[in-house]
Amino acid sequence: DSGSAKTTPEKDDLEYLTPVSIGTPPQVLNLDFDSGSSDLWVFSSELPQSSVSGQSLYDPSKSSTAEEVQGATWNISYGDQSSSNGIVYRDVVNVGGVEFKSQAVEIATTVSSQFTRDTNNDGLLGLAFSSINTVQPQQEKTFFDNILSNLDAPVWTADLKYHAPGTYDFGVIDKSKYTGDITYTDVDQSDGFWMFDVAGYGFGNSTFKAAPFKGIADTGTTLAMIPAEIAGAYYRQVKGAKLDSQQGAYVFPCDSVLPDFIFGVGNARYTIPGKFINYSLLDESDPTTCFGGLQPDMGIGFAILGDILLKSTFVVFDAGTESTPRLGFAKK
Ligand SMILES: O=C(CCCl)NNC1=[NH+]CCN1
Repeated sequence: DSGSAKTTPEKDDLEYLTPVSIGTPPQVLNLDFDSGSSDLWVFSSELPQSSVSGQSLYDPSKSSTAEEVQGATWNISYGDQSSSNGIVYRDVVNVGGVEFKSQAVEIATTVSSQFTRDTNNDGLLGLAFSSINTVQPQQEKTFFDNILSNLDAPVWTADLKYHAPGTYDFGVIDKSKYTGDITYTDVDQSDGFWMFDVAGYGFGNSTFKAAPFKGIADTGTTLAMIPAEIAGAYYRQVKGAKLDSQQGAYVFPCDSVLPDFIFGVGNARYTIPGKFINYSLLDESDPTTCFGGLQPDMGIGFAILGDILLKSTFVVFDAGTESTPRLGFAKK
């Protein structure tokens, strides 16, 4: 098997939403594919109406193939402090033509306000390692883990774009989506994430610094949260930039010309264009102050390399066969 699904950015590339078919007849929901978590959960008919504001709802009672997983519950919280919880069904799930007949579909009975306010996001599809799936008492597998043995190649790929639709592919590495070679680097899956070593960094008129740091490839996080000293050095190159203590984030004049940010993987070097780092207005009511796409990580011990970084490359999430999992990066 192999398949391909179009993924479409919300405003400011806040997140990328991908249609997923669930149940019989198919109910199509737009989900946030998240390599930083491992639960597939959806807005559902079981939610109180006060928690729903336009999202599509999965209704297991309308699916002839839905089966409740008796006694199973789930409860998740994310790096941005959003959260959700509920109960568990199994049903047919189809992503870009790749189908698994008994995927754990975690239906929400509670969602935090960030999810209620996010009107086009109908739930998340976790693509981190199944070791951090939150279903109890019996942990469930991710969609990728479930389809892995049927895929032509043990991979999924992310081709996210700046302010434009991209694709998530399963089971195939599409050569038309990148240029040059793919540089692979080993993944440490012990925390359940796609964690790897960033070889170093550079920006503006400074030379590349071979100062490695650990990070996770996280399609579910909007920005790139990097070591605080690197973020500080980057924004010292931006006239008028300051650390907004209230936000704990760097802001700058919207007409700033931001330097490109270079990151290293092995011997390869990739460029995040400065344009991507001029992420958005801080506040719709103030057109002069803008918010940075590079921000300091919260000292959690690793960087969170989210969409700001990922969208500048073509990324291969490779489960490996005998070998350990690995990440591949290519220019595009
Ligand atoms: O939770 C994280 C960070 C893990 Cl360290 N990423 N995934 C995600 N999904 C929704 C918001 N963020």
